[in-house]
Amino acid sequence: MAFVASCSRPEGATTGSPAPDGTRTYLIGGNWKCNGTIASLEQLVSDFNAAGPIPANAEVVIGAPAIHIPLCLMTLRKDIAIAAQNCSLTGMGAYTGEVAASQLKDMGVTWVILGHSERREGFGMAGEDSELVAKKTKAALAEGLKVMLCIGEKKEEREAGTTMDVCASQLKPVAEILNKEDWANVSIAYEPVWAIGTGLTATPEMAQETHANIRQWMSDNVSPDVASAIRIQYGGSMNGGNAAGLMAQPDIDGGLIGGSSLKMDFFECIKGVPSS
Ligand SMILES: O=C(CO)COP(=O)(O)O
Repeated sequence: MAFVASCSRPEGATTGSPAPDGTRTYLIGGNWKCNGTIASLEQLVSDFNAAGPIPANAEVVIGAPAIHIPLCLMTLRKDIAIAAQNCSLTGMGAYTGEVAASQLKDMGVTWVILGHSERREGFGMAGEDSELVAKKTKAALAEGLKVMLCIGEKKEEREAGTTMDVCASQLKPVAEILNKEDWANVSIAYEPVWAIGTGLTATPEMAQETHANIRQWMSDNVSPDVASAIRIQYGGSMNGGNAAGLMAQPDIDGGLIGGSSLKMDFFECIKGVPSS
């Protein structure tokens, strides 16, 4: 039990979820992707632990590589929650190489990133389609995990003017499989693929336009209540220099940050959370 005790985050340690009055809190996710060694991540954790306070209206989550989740659970400051970057569609069983949502939950992980464009693309393997992402979302929620659900268009899709069609086609299978209550534990991460890792960020106005369209789609296709409560994070070359401008937009409720989350710049992004 000593291991579990050292990993656990007390209930309420991360501010989490929409505030009781129905206003949205900010959600700042770091996605470390497949990066880090014990040495580099111990250094990063130590730097994060020494950084300043997290604003009361923000929830911070780090998506660690699966192998480094225990290191993060044990050593990262307890006001930062831990996310996995994927989970299995299945429960435990004969599924070599998979990690089940129930195992993540058992370990003390509270979030999972699903549907990231890199996993949809597949990097040389079969990628994940929107139906699979929807089923994984349902499976993760059923085990009590919260989900950062990634959607977003490619460059050629934006240029063809189909950004919202793409986002809607990625959201539709999820909306078909989730109950209205399930959405309380989902955040949508809008990550235009052309902005990921490229240094090309959507301008605050461009991002706001798509976020507002996503919220409208949720209102029309799920419910107005869910649409107004759900957090929509922006991802794609977010950094300490542009985070505040993005999060100042009315429908941008945080970020999902790749490269900058592997540096102290992550805390500059956190400082960009508007004061409420
Ligand atoms: O993919 C991302 C987060 O999930 C964004 O990555 P970058 O911040 O490196 O562009």
